[in-house]
Amino acid sequence: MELISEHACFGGTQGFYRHASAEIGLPMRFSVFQPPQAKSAPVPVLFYLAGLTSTEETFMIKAGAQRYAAQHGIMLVAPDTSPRDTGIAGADASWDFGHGAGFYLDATQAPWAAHFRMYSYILHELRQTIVQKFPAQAGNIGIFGHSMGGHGALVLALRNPDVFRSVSAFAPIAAPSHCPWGQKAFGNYLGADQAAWQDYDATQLMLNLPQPFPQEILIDQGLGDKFLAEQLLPERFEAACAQAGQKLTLRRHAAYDHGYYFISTLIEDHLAFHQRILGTAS
Ligand SMILES: N[C@@H](CCC(=O)N[C@@H](CSC=O)C(=O)NCC(=O)O)C(=O)O
Repeated sequence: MELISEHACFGGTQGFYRHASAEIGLPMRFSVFQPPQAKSAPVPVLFYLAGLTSTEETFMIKAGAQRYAAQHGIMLVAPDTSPRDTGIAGADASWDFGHGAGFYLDATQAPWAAHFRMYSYILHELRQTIVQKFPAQAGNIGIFGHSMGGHGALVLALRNPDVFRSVSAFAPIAAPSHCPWGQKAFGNYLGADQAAWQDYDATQLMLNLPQPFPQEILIDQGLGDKFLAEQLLPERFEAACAQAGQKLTLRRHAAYDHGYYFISTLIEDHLAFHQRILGTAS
């Protein structure tokens, strides 16, 4: 693991890293905020998955999360949003697919399947790296994210409730099988057979869960978000939660758009939400 840069921040340390990923088959970058409490004992960990066009830097620079993570003693981890420099033809052709748009799944279709394995990368390799190389509480991990990453957080948590104890999202792409971004990504990464999409669609997963996620789920959505009606579809996830008996708090906020001004307005709430769960013994 190579340290790219390190910065003192709210009494802790903001770091940016690169490592050779066996899962992805290429170098991957990620960022970690270590709160001051991590200097004396292992701390809970909160993964953040960013949205389309973002990198491992976006959240750490724009969300203002470190102030609250330092107060609560929570480590923040943000991976990049896809493999980079894959050499795959078309991977840079559009901003909503390919590089910067890995959708946190394991692709099954050529040519994407060789490198686009963000689901396994985060669940296994990056999590192990964090637990082994940082003062992290291995059994006390939460996850949240924004848009494509809010959806990725929901999928990772719903499929792995034994790994992720808490989950929340800002403006997630809540039902990707039913929106253009999701259909483009799933069709190319997973193939035309929509049966293969079910395990990566949070709304469908919710309907198929043997039992609800053990904790309440928090989602915040701006009503001035230009992507809301066509791409995000939170009402579908809300209906699925109601049908499945899943406790969900979905808050709709007048005027807020899809960007980081919205996220930075509500980031304090999300850190407090995760602290309430991660602050109790598992
Ligand atoms: N280029 C696009 C806008 C792309 C965009 O809004 N990306 C969002 C995530 S969208 C869903 O995953 C984002 O978080 N961008 C990073 C940022 O710093 O804001 C367009 O032309 O509309």
